[in-house]
Amino acid sequence: MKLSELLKNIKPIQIIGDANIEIKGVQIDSRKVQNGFLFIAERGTQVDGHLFISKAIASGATAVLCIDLPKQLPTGVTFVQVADTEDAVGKVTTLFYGDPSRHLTLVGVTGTNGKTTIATLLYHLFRKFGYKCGLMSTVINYVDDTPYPADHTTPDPIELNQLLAKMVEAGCQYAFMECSSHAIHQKRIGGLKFKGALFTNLTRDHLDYHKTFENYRNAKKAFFDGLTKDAFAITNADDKNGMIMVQNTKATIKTYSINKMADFRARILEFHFEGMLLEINGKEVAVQFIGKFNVSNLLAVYGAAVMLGKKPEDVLVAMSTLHSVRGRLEPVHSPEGYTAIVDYAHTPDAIENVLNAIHEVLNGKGRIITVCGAGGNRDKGKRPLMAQEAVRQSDQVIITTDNPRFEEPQAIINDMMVGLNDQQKKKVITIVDRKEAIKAACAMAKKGDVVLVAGKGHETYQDVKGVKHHFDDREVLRNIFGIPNK
Ligand SMILES: CC(=O)N[C@H]1[C@@H](OP(=O)(O)OP(=O)(O)OC[C@H]2O[C@@H](n3ccc(=O)[nH]c3=O)[C@H](O)[C@@H]2O)O[C@H](CO)[C@@H](O)[C@@H]1O[C@H](C)C(=O)N[C@@H](C)C(=O)N[C@H](CCC(=O)O)C(=O)O
Ligand SMILES: Nc1ncnc2c1ncn2[C@@H]1O[C@H](COP(=O)(O)OP(=O)(O)OP(=O)(O)O)[C@@H](O)[C@H]1O
Ligand SMILES: N[C@H](CCC[C@H](N)C(=O)O)C(=O)O
Ligand SMILES: [Mg+2]
Repeated sequence: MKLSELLKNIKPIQIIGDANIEIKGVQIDSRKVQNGFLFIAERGTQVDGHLFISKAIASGATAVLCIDLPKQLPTGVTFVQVADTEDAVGKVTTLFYGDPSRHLTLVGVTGTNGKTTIATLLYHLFRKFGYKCGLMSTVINYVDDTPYPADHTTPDPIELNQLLAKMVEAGCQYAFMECSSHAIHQKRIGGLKFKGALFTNLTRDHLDYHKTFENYRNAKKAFFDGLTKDAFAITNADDKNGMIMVQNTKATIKTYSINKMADFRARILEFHFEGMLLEINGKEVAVQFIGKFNVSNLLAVYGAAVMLGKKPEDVLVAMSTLHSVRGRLEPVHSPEGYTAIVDYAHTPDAIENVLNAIHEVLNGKGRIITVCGAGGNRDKGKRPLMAQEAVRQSDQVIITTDNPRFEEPQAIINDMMVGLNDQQKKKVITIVDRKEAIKAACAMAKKGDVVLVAGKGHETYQDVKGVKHHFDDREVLRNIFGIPNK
């Protein structure tokens, strides 16, 4: 594709060299540049991509898009100077990949918790309706039924557009994706056309990156600000930031709620460990999920499906056949008659919600033993709050390790313990080794109890100093219970 065509949605300050050259690939990472590529220099959080311009050229880049021009401009390379490469990267990359989001119906989900659940359920729902679909999620990406591993909640702009292009090529009509606050802030989703955007909720997370809650909220809001008039925005009226999200959007606004008047409303009629009986917009439906927060997630799914033109009755029938997403309130039953639940709760709010969900079902019968830790090199402020939440709603807590990354596991545990007074500490023991912690929790559990193993969900690793060692909470539990691994 010609360089000039790739630039049609941006306004360069200047172009030095031939804009009619043929571009064979686009890269933001000099290490992946090949002959005939356009290299885009991004100012990252760790290093400045401008430092790698000469490397990219040595690897064959014939065009460079950057903010600052190098002092010496090598001949035979076209330089495109822009005010902001982050703003340009998505807009340029998506054109290189054939503008895939305009050839399918793309729906994005943002918010602190619930993104993976909602995006995954929409993918399964629309497959049940007989469509080919794509999914981009924290757990896994799918192009129709072909899985592609996911490193991020939202891939970088290159991988993201590559995946979307593959979806178009495979004949997918719908794509559902998670939009993390990092991705929105870094404009990884720049240039994409969304038919719909969903908001789940906003509670504290990632303040290491965004610094203030307001910045974090504004990053999420930017997603809705960028929607076009023909799109829909579905927001959670039960969340105090729900209406703020859609304050400045041009899209058609719809709301969902368990408590208030809204376009999509639910009442909980019954709940058991196997599922709940709900009333959604006046119609009864039995679902295979537990937890009030999953009612919100299902309402978002229902609302999106209806806004995408599906008949409400058909959506409810299909919804009743959906089941829990990997590592999200996933039960593993012990032969002794207690239940272990693996859940990805890794924020104070998610821990609160998941424990609420378990209490709703236990209804005062049976104790809760919680195993949890906090990730290294992530928001430190959430650590004491996570411990407090776990202690408040559990009978016993075992604080352990969860991806220490480049921090000392014991230091992270200490940060969590700071949140507790002497009385609360009586309920807590700390065991650095996560497998031992899970074993200890199981040894304490009796028939009717619940062991909640929180924080890692679907993850199959323990990230220690940049090395991912195999570790799977579900596998550890099945081994303890002597039941075969799936
Ligand atoms: C903090 C953060 O979000 N960083 C992301 C960001 O990288 P960065 O801007 O820090 O990159 P950098 O390392 O400073 O490098 C700057 C530029 O120089 C380039 N470079 C670098 C080295 C070199 O030799 N040559 C070269 O060209 C890099 O490719 C990059 O373009 O942009 C990259 C490309 O999109 C991401 O891969 C990277 O994710 C890192 C690995 C990460 O851990 N991100 C996490 C925090 C994240 O994004 N998480 C959210 C989910 C969170 C949630 O919702 O729970 C996600 O979407 O997954
Ligand atoms: N609507 C919700 N409200 C509050 N908590 C939720 C909700 N949905 C799920 N959770 C809790 O949050 C955890 C993470 O859920 P999920 O993976 O769907 O969220 P996510 O937004 O994709 O998270 P991430 O930012 O890590 O990608 C779940 O394991 C559950 O404990
Ligand atoms: N997407 C989140 C996941 C956290 C999961 C938890 N297991 C941890 O490692 O902190 C993050 O990268 O912050
Ligand atoms: Mg996710």
